[in-house]
Parts: sequence; structure tokens; C-alpha cells
Amino acid sequence: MDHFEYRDGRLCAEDVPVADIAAKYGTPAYIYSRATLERHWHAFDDAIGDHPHLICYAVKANSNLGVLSVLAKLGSGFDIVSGGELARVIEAGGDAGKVVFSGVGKTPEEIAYALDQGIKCFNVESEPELHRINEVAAQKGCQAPVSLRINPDVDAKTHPYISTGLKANKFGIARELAVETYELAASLSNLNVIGMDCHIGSQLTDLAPFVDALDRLLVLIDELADKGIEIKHLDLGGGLGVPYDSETPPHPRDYAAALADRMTGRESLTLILEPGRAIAANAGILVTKVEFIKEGEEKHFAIVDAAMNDLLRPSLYSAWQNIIRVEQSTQAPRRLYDVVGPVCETGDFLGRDRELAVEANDLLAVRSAGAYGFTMASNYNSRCRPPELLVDGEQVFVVREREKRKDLWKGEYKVP
Ligand SMILES: Cc1ncc(COP(=O)(O)O)c(C=O)c1O
Ligand SMILES: N[C@@H](CCCC[NH3+])C(=O)O
Repeated sequence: MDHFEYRDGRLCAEDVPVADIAAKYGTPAYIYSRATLERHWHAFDDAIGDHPHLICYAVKANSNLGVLSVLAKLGSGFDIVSGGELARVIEAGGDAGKVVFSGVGKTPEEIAYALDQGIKCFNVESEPELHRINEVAAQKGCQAPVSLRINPDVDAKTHPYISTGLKANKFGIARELAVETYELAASLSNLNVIGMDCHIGSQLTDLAPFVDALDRLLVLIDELADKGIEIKHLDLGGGLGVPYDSETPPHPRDYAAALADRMTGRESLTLILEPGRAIAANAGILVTKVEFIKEGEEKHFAIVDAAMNDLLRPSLYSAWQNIIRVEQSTQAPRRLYDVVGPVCETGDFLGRDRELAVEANDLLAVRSAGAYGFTMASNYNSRCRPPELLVDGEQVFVVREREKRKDLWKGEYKVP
């Protein structure tokens, strides 16, 4: 069951009509479903079953405190890429001991903060980073738990901007250098080598690259064991895709079960997964109002009050996200529209050539907007970012207020 569905022709978020939410809180607005977030997280967690594991939700997908607090209450771990994300996890009630810290450019200050908070592990992406973490840990007189992010060099077959496990990408350590880099890590006295990690890309719709990467890393784990380096956890990263359009990615349940299956007989090796999109994307929508219908010379435009600053994915990746009416019933004619925002960029669109029946003041919902939606929003064109609302049954929580115009220059100063 989807938690965004039509009831009597009205799109509902769980038990609340979206039009009622829009009337009360205005548009544009992000709306999330707690039940969907929980269901998706459990799909991963349940499928792995008894094999030791940890689901570390990728905070970058949706870092709202309300969302993080829902997942923290389930006992989730978290994958972070900055000190800011760690602060959010802690503020939301998450357990720092279940946090893995990814990213190619961790600063000494971020490393020190993460050590102070007692995170589970740093996912290290280069040799210089190993030395930096070792130095910061030495200054603190402690040992930093580390895992090396290895590039298994599998082709994830996804958009080039979001493919990460290839030789040409900035991420991770080359497979050929893996053993020597592990030996270096093991020789540094303020590091405690505990894990192996990879992340091959995002929005993957095929199971094969994941299984391929897993198999390649298991070979490496055995090779390291022969050299006396014991790996306690294998983190396979995130990347499972969602059906935005006609894609048919494996269900999280089947994906997690397939991976857990490959780990049979390795009960001392904990499996970590870092799903972001697969948990959050379809747990959210962006609601927007049609301001005008404009008849262009070649196209019809539905000019809406949300723009690329609110939802960047269509402009940045030519990503397709479904756009639907909030109230099904209408007398408006069905035509092809470009759904565009008010930002001064030709690339400011939410959808192109969409068959819709719309007129001014209608409400539209952009689906699958719960991941990489608000987190990638900006104030471009000095636009206030939208509010974030989290629905739980019949209740609506304002988990982030709409920005106010005067928030836009907070921390900026005029010159005398
Ligand atoms: C290291 C790492 N882990 C997890 C994720 C989450 O990916 P996704 O949202 O595709 O599951 C990403 C983003 O691609 C990432 O870079
Ligand atoms: N932001 C991207 C995904 C990047 C994943 C992070 N490594 C998207 O919206 O699809």
C-alpha cells in the first residue's frame, strides 16, 4: 500500500488530504509520510534477518530532524558526510555509535568532532586521509576506527554524475592498491582497522552490480585475513534505485536478502548498508500551486510556485519525476505542458512535455521528492525554501517551517 494515494478523488498523505495541508501551510511544501519511511527501513532490516547487520540511512538524502528522529526511534544507524550531518543525527536522538562517516574531504575539525562523539567508523577514501585521521586521533590520545572504501570497479550503469565506483571517479581506493593501503592503515598506531566499504553509485536498478561488488570484496577480505588483517564489517554503501518512472529496481527486501544470502557462513562479518533514496524518495512529495497557464509560441507552460531552487533534480540530472493532480476532478482540457518555476533560468523546470489537465490555482504534486529534494534546495533568486511537513496518520507535524524573507540575509552584513 502506498501512503500517498487517492481517496474519493483526493490525493492523501496517509489519512490527510493534501489539499487540506496546502490550504493550511501554503505552497510550495514538502510532505513526508512517517509510515512509508518506517516501512522502507523495515524492508531492509527485516530481509537481512539474523545475519549481524546495521542499516545506516544515508542522511544526505533527507536530513530533516523529523525524518531522522523517526529512523532513530527504529534503532537505525546513519551514514554521514559532514560534521553538520553528525550534529543533526545527534540532535535527532540518533546513536553516534551507529554512525559511519563517508566522504573524500573530511577536515581535521570534523574528524575531531566525530571522535569526540564516538562514531562507529570512518570510511576512509585515500592514503592522505588515513594519515590525517591518525594524526587527529594521536592528538586526542585515542584510536580511530576505520574502514577503507575500495573501488571494486564495477559499472553501476547509472547516470554518469551519480556513478561512483569507477576508476575515473574521485571516490574510494583502487582495488589494486587495496592491500598495501590496508597494510599502511594497520601500521599506523592510532588507527583501528575494522571494516571494508564501497559505494558504487546511486539510483541503480539492477541487482547484478551490487552482488558483483560484494563478491569482489569478499575475495579481498579473505586475502587480508591471510595477511593477518581481520575485517569485522563489510559496508556495501547505498545506491538502490526507486521507480521514478518505468524503472523496475529490485525491491529492498529482495536486494537485502540477496546480499545477506552471499554472506552465509560468514557470521562474524557484519553487513552494513547505507540506503538513502530507497528509504526516503517515495516517502515524500512536493506540493505546488499553478500560478498561470501561459501559451508559448511552441509550448503550453504551467507556471507553478515551486522551482529548481526547491527541487533541483529535474534541472541537474534531467531527472523525471511524476507530476500529478492533487484533486483528480477537473474541467480543464488535457494537453502537453512544460511545468516550470519562476526562477530566471531556461533550465528551471520540474517536468517537460507532461500530459496534464490543469488551470490556474490547481494544486500539483511532484512525486518521489522525499530524497534529494529539500536537501538540495537553495535560496537561488532569493527565494525562501519551502516548509517540510511530516504526516503520521491524521496528524501533521511541521518539521521545518517555511523560511521567512528576513532569514535570507541572516549572517550577512552591510558595509558602512
Ligand atoms: C557513500 C554513500 N553512501 C550512501 C549513499 C546513498 O545513496 P542512495 O541514496 O542512492 O541510496 C551515497 C550517495 O550516493 C553515498 O555516496
Ligand atoms: N543527489 C543525487 C544523488 C547523489 C547521491 C549522493 N552520492 C540525486 O538526486 O539523484
